[in-house]
Amino acid sequence: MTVDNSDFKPTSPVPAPSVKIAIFGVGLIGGSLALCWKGKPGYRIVGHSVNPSSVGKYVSLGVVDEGTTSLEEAARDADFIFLCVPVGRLNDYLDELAKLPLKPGCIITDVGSTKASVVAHARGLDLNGAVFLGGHPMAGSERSGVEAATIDLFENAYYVLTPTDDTPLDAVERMQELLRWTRAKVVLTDSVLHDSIVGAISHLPHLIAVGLVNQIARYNETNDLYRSLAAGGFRDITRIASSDPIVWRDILVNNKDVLLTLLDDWKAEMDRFAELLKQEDGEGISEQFRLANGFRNQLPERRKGMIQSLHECYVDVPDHPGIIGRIATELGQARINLSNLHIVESREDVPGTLRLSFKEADDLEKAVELIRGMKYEVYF
Ligand SMILES: NC(=O)c1ccc[n+]([C@@H]2O[C@H](COP(=O)([O-])OP(=O)(O)OC[C@H]3O[C@@H](n4cnc5c(N)ncnc54)[C@H](O)[C@@H]3O)[C@@H](O)[C@H]2O)c1
Ligand SMILES: O=C(O)C(=O)C[C@]1(C(=O)O)C=C[C@@H](O)C=C1
Repeated sequence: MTVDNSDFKPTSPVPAPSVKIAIFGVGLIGGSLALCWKGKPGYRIVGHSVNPSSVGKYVSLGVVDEGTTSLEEAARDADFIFLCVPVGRLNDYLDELAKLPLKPGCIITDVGSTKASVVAHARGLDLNGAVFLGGHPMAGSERSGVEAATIDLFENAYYVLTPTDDTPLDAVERMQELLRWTRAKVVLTDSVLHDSIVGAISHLPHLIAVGLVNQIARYNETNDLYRSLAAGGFRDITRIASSDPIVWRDILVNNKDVLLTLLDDWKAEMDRFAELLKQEDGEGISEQFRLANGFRNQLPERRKGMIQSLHECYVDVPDHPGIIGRIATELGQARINLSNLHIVESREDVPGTLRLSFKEADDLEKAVELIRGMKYEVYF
């Protein structure tokens, strides 16, 4: 389920809502998010770091409006709190925030590359009227630190949100509204499902890249030609081996169970190749390439206007927590491809309406049947 913000153009002049956004850890991701709101009318961005010199850098680079080393000062009266520190620190930050008098309705979110543990931890905390909503932008780089931050990092990328049954619809809606400035496509999914999918398409590739580089580096100890001759192929598949060691240590350890299974599958995949080679099975090897070409060449490109939603329906949903997540999960489990989701209306006294868009008529038909089976009103 996605909300496509690629065509978002803020209307001008924007009324000054005076929204305070606190960002803990203004590195690649925190800094790139900060740049999306920095200087927009009505937004005040406060960057936090435990390190005074980092705070000075955030401000002098113009990435945030203000900086502080005080967690309390950063969080005070914040409308949104973004935790952009390594995954291994997220729960500690939540514990600290739970001790503070936060603004009622404040949304605390994170950008961690794993979601299940932080979502479960937040669920067990009393956040004093604040709401936690897990998040993960599916964009990044092998670079790190605030110097690597860019305003267009998230443009046309997917931005995952992981609401639970307890998450108020209003919080999801407010977050989606704020994320429009990133021009990312918001997609809602379950945190455990997130970790198993992102483990496969992001964490496993990082492990493979690092393993491959280290294997070749060992060969290179006896002959420096390995390094000299490394061309496009080696560089393309290993760019991400230059990623930050601490950020990735935390991600991989956190998603250990998923990765151990994926590594078993990877080893089996390589064993199948070894067998094809032993048998000199050229046709079998070509077939593997044909299969891979088919999937690889169909990966969606990250450019404007790629997602065209042609088939749409509307679903009336009462405004209570968890409904979007439930519908998303059901559609996902039924393998129905949703290309866009938009919340048309959602107030306490008015039932919410979701607009769901699909690229395929067949997906629309299946979705209507499924959602009607869930006892929601669906119309066109
Ligand atoms: N790098 C990516 O491609 C990418 C993409 C999406 C999400 N993420 C997630 O974003 C988060 C931040 O990653 P990043 O790539 O921006 O890293 P980064 O190194 O660029 O930024 C990390 C920030 O956290 C701070 N920090 C580092 N260690 C800390 C500690 N022990 N305690 C408190 N603060 C600490 C740093 O000072 C920095 O401001 C991570 O949770 C990561 O999983 C990364
Ligand atoms: O482009 C890269 O360098 C990335 O590693 C980005 C990437 C990815 O694996 O695709 C890395 C970690 C994330 O949490 C999300 C995106």
